[in-house]
Amino acid sequence: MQRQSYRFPHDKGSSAPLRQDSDTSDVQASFVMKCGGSTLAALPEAFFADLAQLQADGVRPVIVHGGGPAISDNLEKLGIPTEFVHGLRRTTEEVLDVVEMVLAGTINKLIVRRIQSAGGKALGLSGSDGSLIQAEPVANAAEVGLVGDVVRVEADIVAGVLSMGYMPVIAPLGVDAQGQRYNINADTAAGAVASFVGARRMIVVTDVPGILKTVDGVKAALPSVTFAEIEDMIASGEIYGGMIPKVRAAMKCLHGNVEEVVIVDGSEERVLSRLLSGEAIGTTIRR
Ligand SMILES: Nc1ncnc2c1ncn2[C@@H]1O[C@H](COP(=O)(O)OP(=O)(O)O)[C@@H](O)[C@H]1O
Ligand SMILES: CC(=O)N[C@@H](CCC(=O)OP(=O)(O)O)C(=O)O
Repeated sequence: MQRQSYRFPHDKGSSAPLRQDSDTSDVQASFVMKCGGSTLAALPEAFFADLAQLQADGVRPVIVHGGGPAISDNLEKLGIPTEFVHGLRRTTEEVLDVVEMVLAGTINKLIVRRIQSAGGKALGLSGSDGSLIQAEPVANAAEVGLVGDVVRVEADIVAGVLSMGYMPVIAPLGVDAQGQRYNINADTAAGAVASFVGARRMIVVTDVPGILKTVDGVKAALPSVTFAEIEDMIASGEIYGGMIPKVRAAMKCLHGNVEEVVIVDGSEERVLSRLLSGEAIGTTIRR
């Protein structure tokens, strides 16, 4: 069971306001989209054209991205050993140097440029900027090192960027009050951003067309899954590896304003606009 380390601004009894009174208070993220490292290189121009068109039509997406494979490639090139413990990269200060360089640098700027090339307006941020993602060590820090859980996301910053007409593109790094930086799993970070900005929907863009299950010998994406089915599929090994942090982040963020999480394949044609126009694509998880 994951720790519930952040409180949900929209839950009853929460003392944390979504954002302070400000002239951005009416600016609401339309959805939070997590783009996985598994799929980033393969995302076609058409994906970014679709995203830019949505923005031009007044939709306000917020992007949180991964980059696990690129981090591993760079660590390997530098001869720095790397390993995952329960899906989290064991992270030292030396590893963090590379994580920060790749996520906040190479990958973040690549996504910003691709959105801009498609005619959109994007602004890259890491979780350290403006203390956007405030973190604390994960419960198993003794095993995994400088990996963070999200305590709070500065929703005002996201609203401010949206109010300027830019799409925030967020790298999943965190920082604490002492200035210590943390490596945060991108699915975890995206779920926390969705909770704190009060988006109705989180879209998880990955390299598979949803949560796959073999039924009567046929492997296909489930149109929807309940929390109980997810737990059963994790226990049986039908959900494993990189799908585990996605479903865990989904179940954790489905509180307050977040009503649904959809897992989709980014290479599917016009996947975002089709989803937004109500088409059933991928796997949907609801409360
Ligand atoms: N039941 C499942 N359905 C679909 N994919 C699954 C399932 N269980 C595990 N996976 C794995 O999860 C992977 C997606 O996670 P990951 O590679 O971490 O992607 P990303 O980089 O997008 O976060 C899939 O490519 C697949 O190998
Ligand atoms: C703590 C931890 O494991 N952090 C991840 C952050 C990147 C990530 O999550 O990227 P994907 O979405 O592409 O997997 C890592 O170091 O790989």
